Amino acid sequence: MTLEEIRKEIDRIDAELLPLFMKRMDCAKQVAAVKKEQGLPVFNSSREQEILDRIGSLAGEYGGEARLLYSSMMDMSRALQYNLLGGGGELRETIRKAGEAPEKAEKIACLGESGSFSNEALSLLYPKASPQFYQGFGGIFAAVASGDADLGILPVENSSAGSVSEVYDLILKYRFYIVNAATLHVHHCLAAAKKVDVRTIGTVYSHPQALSQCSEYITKNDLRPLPCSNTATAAQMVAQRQEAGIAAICSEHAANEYKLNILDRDIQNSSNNCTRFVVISRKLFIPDRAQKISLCFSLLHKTGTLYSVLARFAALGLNLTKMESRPIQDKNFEYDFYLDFTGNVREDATLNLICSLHEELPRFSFLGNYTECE
Ligand SMILES: C=C(O[C@@H]1C=C(C(=O)O)C=C[C@H]1O)C(=O)O
Repeated sequence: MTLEEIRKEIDRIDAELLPLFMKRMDCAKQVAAVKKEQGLPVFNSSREQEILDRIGSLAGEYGGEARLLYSSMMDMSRALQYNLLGGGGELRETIRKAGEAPEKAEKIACLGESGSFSNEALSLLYPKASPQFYQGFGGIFAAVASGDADLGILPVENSSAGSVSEVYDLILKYRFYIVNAATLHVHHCLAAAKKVDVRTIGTVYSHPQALSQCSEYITKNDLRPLPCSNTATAAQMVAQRQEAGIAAICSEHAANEYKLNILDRDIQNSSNNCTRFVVISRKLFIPDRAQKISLCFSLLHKTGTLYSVLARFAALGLNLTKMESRPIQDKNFEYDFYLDFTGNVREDATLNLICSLHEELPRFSFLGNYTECE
């Protein structure tokens, strides 16, 4: 057969497949009506498994491809049913009832001391709020949990040093809502108590993330990096100790705050050094113009499960902007996935997708839908 003849054959086959696909979707609609009447859930995992196993063995050498094709068709069949039935009732209600923003967020938990990068990000998002400082990420989550703070601000990711794993672990543990986010350009400087030559400095103190973001400068100048709970605390300590040979890596703002001398500026590895911060809350708030969705879930150990979840977002044109997998405590090599997508849950199709995932996936949490200040 010539290429043209084979392609004609493919067109004929597609024309035969399409009405069958449409008939299958019509059946899914009828199933939805029965489920509504009988109060049954949309997702029936054992029925889907039975279909996939049967198709997989009938398809012979194309077993894998056929399973994938049928798995996608069943995703679409379920999506259609969720659109007709609603589903995810409780979550739907929580999202529907969410306010736009906290009326007053006076108490905001923040890492470090005055002058920390978290403090800068907080001032950008809530210029009127006064921060409550904590020395560790755990303290910020605990303050939000106990109600000592209304909100908490946390660095989640840096453009050169990568994700702050400890924060992702805490996000997955506490599962508070994410209600706001901002990206801050981070410029580090080397600051000491006296105006000395950089060559006289032997030890630098800073947060491990900042030390990692300035690793090239540290190596080039043969400095000994020592970790501190945050950059502003490092600046404060260097100011208090007034010792020769020590310096802090911190923001210019923190150096000024603690009256340190700036020995060098912009010492980070990358000139485009950005850190992304998120704001956590016990209560869900969704601004009208929200454009980022965060969620987390785990997956059954089966072929194509992550692919199938991601494909459903792609089908709605929602772009994946971040994915993180973290080990689940006490379970060997099982993972929670954390995902950020573009989108707004007040759009019906997006809400239906979130609600369907809520019903289908183990350990699923909708974490929020918020704006991102860049
Ligand atoms: C159509 C049904 O609903 C869902 C979709 C399925 C399918 O498309 O074949 C199978 C099981 C359910 O998860 C059903 O329950 O039969």
